[in-house]
Amino acid sequence: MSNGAHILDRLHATVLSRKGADPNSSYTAKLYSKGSKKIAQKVGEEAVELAIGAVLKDREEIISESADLLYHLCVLWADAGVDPAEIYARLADREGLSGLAEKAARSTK
Ligand SMILES: N=c1c2ncn([C@@H]3O[C@H](COP(=O)(O)OP(=O)(O)OP(=O)(O)O)[C@@H](O)[C@H]3O)c2ncn1[C@@H]1O[C@H](COP(=O)(O)O)[C@@H](O)[C@H]1O
Repeated sequence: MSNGAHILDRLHATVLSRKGADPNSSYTAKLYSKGSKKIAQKVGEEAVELAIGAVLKDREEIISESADLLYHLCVLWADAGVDPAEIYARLADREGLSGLAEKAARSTK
């Protein structure tokens, strides 16, 4: 059920809460127990599966693999001690940059 927070923030909070949990009762805890390299490998695998879905123009696969990738990204961020807010802030900075680029392009016309 939605609590008003963005789905990625809720997912990040859930995967953070799995730190130290029993690997037999939580897939996320099992991933943490396998270590950072395994988590990075899963992100890579899911990205490749998404890319294949895109090449095949398989819409359902794109949606499903995107969800898998975002979940594994949340686990990678949690494992690395990165908060999604830091990613949002970087994207927001780039919005500003792209605005500047547009203005610069307009001023040279
Ligand atoms: N969103 C997800 C999610 N997306 C994908 N997956 C799991 O990711 C795995 C990906 O499948 P793969 O076939 O690639 O992996 P695998 O072969 O099982 O694993 P490996 O042997 O490669 O490690 C599946 O087991 C999926 O169940 C997820 N597992 C958990 N979540 C979320 O995380 C929350 C906490 O989950 P638990 O940690 O299991 O309590 C859940 O409530 C969900 O909201």
